[in-house]
Amino acid sequence: MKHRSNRRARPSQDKPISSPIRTFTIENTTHEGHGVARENGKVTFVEGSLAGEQVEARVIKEGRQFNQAIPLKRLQDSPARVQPPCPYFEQCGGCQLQHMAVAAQRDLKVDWLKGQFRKLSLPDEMSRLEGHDFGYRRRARISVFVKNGQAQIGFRAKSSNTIVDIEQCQVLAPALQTIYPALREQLIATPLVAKLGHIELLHDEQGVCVILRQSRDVSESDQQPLDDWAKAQGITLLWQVPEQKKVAIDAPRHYTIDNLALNFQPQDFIQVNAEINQAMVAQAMSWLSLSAEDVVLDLFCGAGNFSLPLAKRAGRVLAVEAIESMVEMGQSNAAQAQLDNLEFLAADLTQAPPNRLKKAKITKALLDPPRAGAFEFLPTLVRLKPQQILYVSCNASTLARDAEYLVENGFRVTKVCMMDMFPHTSHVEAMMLLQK
Ligand SMILES: C[S@@+](CC[C@H](N)C(=O)[O-])C[C@H]1O[C@@H](n2cnc3c(N)ncnc32)[C@H](O)[C@@H]1O
Ligand code: SF4
Repeated sequence: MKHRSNRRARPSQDKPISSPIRTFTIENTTHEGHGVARENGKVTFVEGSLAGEQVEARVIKEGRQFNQAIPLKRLQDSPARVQPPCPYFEQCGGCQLQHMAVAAQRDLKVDWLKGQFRKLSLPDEMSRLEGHDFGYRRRARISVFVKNGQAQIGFRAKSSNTIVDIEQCQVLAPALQTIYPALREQLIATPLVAKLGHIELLHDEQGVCVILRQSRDVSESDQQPLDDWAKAQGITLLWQVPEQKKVAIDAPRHYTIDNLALNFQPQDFIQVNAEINQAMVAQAMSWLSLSAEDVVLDLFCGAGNFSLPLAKRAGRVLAVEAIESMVEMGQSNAAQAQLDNLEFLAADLTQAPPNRLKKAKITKALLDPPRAGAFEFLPTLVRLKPQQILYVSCNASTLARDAEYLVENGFRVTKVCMMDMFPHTSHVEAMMLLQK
């Protein structure tokens, strides 16, 4: 899974040591699900421990600023502790928080976001978007590794680059949970598994699509049995050859958003959690309270996930995206929805903006940048003088930085929402509304 950050806080200048067992009282939980204990002002991170717990642990690394310890015995459990539902949780790097009740995970995410936004003046309430905590992933990337003829198919391990062999994954969408074990069995039974780098799984309104990423060429005759199997299962199987950057299919995939069909190529960005995506787009539309008077800029627009719903409500929408093929897909999505007030523009928003963008007359803006945020574009955005900016973020630290800049330039934060797009993981998404 792509978005994972390091799971464990790592002291700088780590010094591996062997220390005696000590008792720690855990004061806080990091958003990655580790305990924070303090002794004489120095922090020790205790792996997998939760606030309120008492644990016997051994310090395994000492750093100048903090230590790292592994728990050996829990003397007292946190009320938030639960038995992790997935049997792979201890090893698999895909999830970090399954040892916490999901309600406690969400409280932790809200508190963590508040910490990230501590330099901003926030409204009293931080709202939340929450959905099903399992079966939510409509897309996943699964690694394949073959050693001494033994195939390992699964996700990267928590503390190393090795692959944890996984027979089932409960965060996958139900249709993917059905197909994955059967696919895995087929792959393990064939020598071509040694020529695969990874598998991509996708579930949308056309059903299941599987992309097999080849690390070496596979002959068509070797592909045939798997093609036949996929056909019998009613799934789309695509082969991505080693030199191919992305597969492209004639009839694109699609999902529905705001009662509109959104087409996309199978490896283009789509929001992973379909349920939260629906709620997120609906909330964005409601927060922006659009009318026919509005001219909206939709930055980092992809194939139009927000742009089409915006164009249904606003007078005009200008949607901007770096990847040309996604811009073309956005245009064709707008044409299919008969939205002639929606224009797509190809531009790299980290570079000097084109005149069309610099001179746009807008009333509102929506941004949904990648993890790096949108800092380079902010001076232009401020000059365009939108009354409202709605920022959707997958990285709270770049959102905090960008919002601080906007606040310094005349905006104030009026709404904030924690969106639990990836339950059981440390990943937190946020939506923020800024008002001129
Ligand atoms: C988080 S996705 C959001 C896409 C879309 N808003 C959605 O909800 O599906 C970020 C989008 O920004 C695009 N992008 C990344 N870097 C960019 C840049 N420098 N300039 C413009 N677009 C960029 C990506 O291709 C991707 O489509
Ligand atoms: S639910 Fe899936 S991603 Fe999460 S720990 Fe289990 S196997 Fe890994």
